[in-house]
Amino acid sequence: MKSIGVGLLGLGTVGTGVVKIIKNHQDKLMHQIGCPIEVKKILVKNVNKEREVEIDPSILTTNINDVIEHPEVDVVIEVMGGVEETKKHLLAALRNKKHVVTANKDLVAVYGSEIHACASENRCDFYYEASVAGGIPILRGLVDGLASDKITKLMGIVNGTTNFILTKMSKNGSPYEEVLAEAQSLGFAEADPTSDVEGLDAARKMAILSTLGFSMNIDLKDVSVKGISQITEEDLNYSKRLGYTMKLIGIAKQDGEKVEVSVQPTLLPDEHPLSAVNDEYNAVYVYGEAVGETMFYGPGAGGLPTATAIVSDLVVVMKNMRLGVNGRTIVSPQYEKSLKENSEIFSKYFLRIHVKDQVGSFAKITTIFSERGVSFEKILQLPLKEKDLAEIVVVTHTASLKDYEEILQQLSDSDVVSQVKSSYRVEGDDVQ
Ligand SMILES: NC(=O)C1=CN([C@@H]2O[C@H](COP(=O)(O)OP(=O)(O)OC[C@H]3O[C@@H](n4cnc5c(N)ncnc54)[C@H](OP(=O)(O)O)[C@@H]3O)[C@@H](O)[C@H]2O)C=CC1
Ligand SMILES: N[C@@H](CC=O)C(=O)O
Repeated sequence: MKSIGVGLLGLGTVGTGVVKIIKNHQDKLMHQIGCPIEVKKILVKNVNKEREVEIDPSILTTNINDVIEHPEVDVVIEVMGGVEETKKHLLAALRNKKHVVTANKDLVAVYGSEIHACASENRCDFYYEASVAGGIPILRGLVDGLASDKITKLMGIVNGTTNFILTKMSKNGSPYEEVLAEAQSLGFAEADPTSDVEGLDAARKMAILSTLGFSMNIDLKDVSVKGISQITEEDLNYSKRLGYTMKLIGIAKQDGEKVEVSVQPTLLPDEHPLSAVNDEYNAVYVYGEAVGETMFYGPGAGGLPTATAIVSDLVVVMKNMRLGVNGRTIVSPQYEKSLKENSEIFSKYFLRIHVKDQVGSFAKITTIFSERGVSFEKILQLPLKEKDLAEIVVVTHTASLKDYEEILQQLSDSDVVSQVKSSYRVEGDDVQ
């Protein structure tokens, strides 16, 4: 029986998982597709490196053409990372009539439509389920499962590394640097973890999710991004004291024709289901006009969970091959993109403000908010060790981003404010 040939680009955390799943689930896979799967060639940087899976050393190569021009490779699985060079390799593979499966959100968020077009021209498949939320089948859930609905909001935790860090910092009081190193050693973090901690990885995933969810081309530059590297122990303690859990949350909302997409540290009420999503787990709420609220939950990073999504894409490619229907994977954006202005984006906010401990300070602060019609939902006033300063911690009622940014500016300019120590979005006590 002829086997299906796979060429792998990369044999790190995820590539190793792919090899393991193909080997360990061969029976189930055979049953699904009717023939065996064989890994024919694997591109790596260093062929002499010790590997976590048993592999015939002769299939390792450092020459990309050994994989993408291999006559017995039907499907190229890209799990090496990188953008420009990797894009060239994948376009070359597609032109050689190899189907492509990837976990590379950096690439898909920027060049997804170009690669789709090339795949379609060459009647090849291009799938990337693993690029968003690791082992959770969220893209297929959106594109197929909710195909009949109009998606109005996507909200969730889409980065495993930062969720792991925030969980360990707030539950165990572990220092940021230590838990980041742990996330790296567990294989959750990107090669350069700056993309995780500064929110870029999550932004790429939100660009992919909202492009598919709203059927419009959402570019990475349309996503407003703030990461977790500035979050302090005090921020986490105050959040807890006020009944909130801090998470890095991606939100994409569509109101009428207009959309907003952002990733930022966000305070959620402790009882909100996303507050209970811990460690490297991810969860995404999808709101549809007809279906209402759905939630997708599971491991968002790690070798085997991510490899599950990849090998499931591989199964779809092979089923398409059997039916002779490859190359239909273009999800062409249907609608023109129209982004909201800051005056159309609404949220509640948490702020820690250090003020001069003198008569009239508090009144001046409240005036800055009230002049823009923004009132407080919660407030704490505490003395600080520095005798002449006090700390005010507030959670506002809903305000527009425009008003909020003006308030921040006015607070910074105020003669009674020593420093705005931190400021975060608050979400989740309303639906939609
Ligand atoms: N780790 C995770 O949890 C997840 C990762 N992803 C994505 O999957 C991809 C892979 O991630 P991960 O497995 O963690 O990465 P690793 O760093 O663990 O592995 C990368 C692999 O690619 C090989 N490689 C890298 N650059 C080159 C190059 N220029 N030429 C040849 N080989 C190269 C490396 O070779 P060598 O072994 O010789 O060094 C290594 O085998 C990335 O796009 C990542 O964003 C997506 C979801 C989850
Ligand atoms: N670095 C990413 C890996 C999966 O996409 C994450 O932590 O989520």
